[in-house]
Amino acid sequence: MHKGKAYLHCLPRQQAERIWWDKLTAIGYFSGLPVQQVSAGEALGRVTAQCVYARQSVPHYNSSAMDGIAVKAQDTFGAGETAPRKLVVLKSDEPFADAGCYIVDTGDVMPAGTNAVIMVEDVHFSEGYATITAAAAPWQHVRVIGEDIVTNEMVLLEHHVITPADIAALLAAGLDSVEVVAKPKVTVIPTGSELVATHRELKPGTILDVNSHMLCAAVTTWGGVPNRHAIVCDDYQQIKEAIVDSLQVSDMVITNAGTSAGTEDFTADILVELGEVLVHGVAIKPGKPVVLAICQGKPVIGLPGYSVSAMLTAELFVRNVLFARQKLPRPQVETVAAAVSRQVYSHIGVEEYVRVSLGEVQGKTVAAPLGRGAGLISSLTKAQGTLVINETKDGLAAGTVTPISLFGKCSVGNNILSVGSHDLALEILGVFLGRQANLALSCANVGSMGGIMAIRNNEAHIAGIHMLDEGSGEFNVPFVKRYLTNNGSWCLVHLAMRDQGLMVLPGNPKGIQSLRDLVRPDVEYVNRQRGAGTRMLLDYQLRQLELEPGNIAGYDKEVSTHMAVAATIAGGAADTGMGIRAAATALGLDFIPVAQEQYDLILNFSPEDERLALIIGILQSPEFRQQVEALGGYDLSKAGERVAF
Ligand SMILES: Nc1nc2c(c(=O)[nH]1)N[C@H]1C(S)=C(S)[C@@H](COP(=O)(O)OP(=O)(O)OC[C@H]3O[C@@H](n4cnc5c(N)ncnc54)[C@H](O)[C@@H]3O)O[C@H]1N2
Ligand code: MOO
Repeated sequence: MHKGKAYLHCLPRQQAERIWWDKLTAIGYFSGLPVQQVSAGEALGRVTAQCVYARQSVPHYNSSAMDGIAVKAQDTFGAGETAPRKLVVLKSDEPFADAGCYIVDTGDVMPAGTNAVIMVEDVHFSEGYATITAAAAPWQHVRVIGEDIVTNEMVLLEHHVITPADIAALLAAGLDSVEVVAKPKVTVIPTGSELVATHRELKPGTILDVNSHMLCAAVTTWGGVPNRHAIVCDDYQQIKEAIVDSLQVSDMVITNAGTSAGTEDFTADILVELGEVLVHGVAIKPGKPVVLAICQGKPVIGLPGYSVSAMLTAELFVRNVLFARQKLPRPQVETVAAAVSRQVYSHIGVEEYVRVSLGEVQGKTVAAPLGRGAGLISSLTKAQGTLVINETKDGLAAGTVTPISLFGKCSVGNNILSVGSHDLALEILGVFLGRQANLALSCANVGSMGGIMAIRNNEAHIAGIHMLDEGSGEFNVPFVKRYLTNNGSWCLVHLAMRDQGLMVLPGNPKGIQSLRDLVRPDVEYVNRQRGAGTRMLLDYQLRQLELEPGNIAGYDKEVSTHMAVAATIAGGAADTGMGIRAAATALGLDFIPVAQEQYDLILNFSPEDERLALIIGILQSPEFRQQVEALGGYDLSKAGERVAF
């Protein structure tokens, strides 16, 4: 079958782009563009279809450029400090006579017979005379016809992006409307029998169609006019009809999902039937199964179903096509060089796009990689940029300095990077930082130990940690002493005592009472990743109770946040897992307390850094304490106290 064959041969991204671009150019997609007349006042950002010429001169009459008197310059010749000249002040309706003058304001028509203006400050008026003490040069302080723009002069070049000042020039030059390149009409067709349009229809197995909204918004951002088609189920004939209908009314058609190898993935086959498939499969991750085709002389793009894949492939294969179709210049993507905060693996032969959070830590720009799943919309919303691992590499070692393409304007200096154990209190801290100092907090959740390592390598500003030292029974301090040298650039500050316990479904259907129930054969556990404080606490408690981790079903099933544990239980994929009460409360789960633990923050700022005092001030403020304690299971009575250094 066509699809299988083409799909096995993923093209390198550059080659796919070249094929795509060359074909679109060859079919004339970027020339002889449709045009449209728009009123000048509404032409901002539009692109002129052709050169625009003035219908009238600006100004269209000779006018006074100053408040003063209009004179005939020749009458003033010879005037000076020692030879003042008296001119008769004429009424506006009187005809000009030699040695006369008229009082004029800025913008007034120059009265017949006059050819210069003397500013009022240089004139002495008395008894119907204006006395001057300097000669006026012909045409001084007069705006002559066409001084700015002359009839038939070119006002704007073709394919020029219209600015606010251009609108003034158009109107002044007598052009009430202007011919611009039409915005491309783009139909976005969401496909998939599992898709629903509203939350009401959500149930296990149905997915809310978010991508068509996202893609339409992207089309708008890129200057196109989107048209969102209704959801089409996975039916060859129905998808084909939707594409054929959309081609009638659009300059470009985007289908979403159904691009890969599943039994109901029809996009590529339909496009082979309707036109020419140029590319099916590009060696990029995410976004591999993208389909690029030409049908009826128009581009049809099959974007993969996962949101991140869809967005990335739209940026690669839709955005610049839309810009070129409007003669809009490609926006420059800004880049910064940053050190990756941890090792990132990738596959040789595949170009990988990794979303990152950025921050400036102790003078170094750091990129913290976010989750890489193709379905993780939050990795797009939380990221400030993307790093690309090219196809010749199998990854980037921690600390490698690499270019990061920024999403729009991003002030890296305003970002605070928190890398460590996740806690909902950190999100609240982020809100306070935003309100009080316009700072943004980005959290990468890698567990307590990962946080300590990030501080050690100067790759984070904040690390939340909660690690119990088995020997001393003390939290956190032994670990920072063991792994960090105290060079005065960081300190350990207390955030909260918090309840850790077992989360279970409402009503506790499995009757779980304590950690002893975890070794029951009918109980499935979900664990936190190695190095997470919660996992250490569990292991400590298990040893106290002489319980074997190997006897716990699901001990090896790992997720990386409290909320992910809660979500796993709420979704029925596990019966219980350890985490904080706030996560259980957030998802309506029951909570069986097991222990209280100390959650502290390592703050990696030099002592004079204002952000250090700001954060400690927030932690100590009653507003912050109240808001966190309201989550349930927190005691913040000592928040903001220094624990060590
Ligand atoms: N056996 C293989 N399976 C998959 C492969 C492969 O090579 N072999 N490729 C994977 C890759 S990579 C991607 S990317 C996806 C792309 O899949 P499709 O384009 O066929 O899309 P679906 O499978 O229909 O959907 C994927 C996923 O996205 C959700 N989705 C779809 N549309 C929307 C929407 N409008 N809004 C929100 N979410 C949407 C859909 O429900 C699925 O969960 O295939 C892999 N599989
Ligand atoms: O290439 Mo797919 O887009 O990673 O999931």
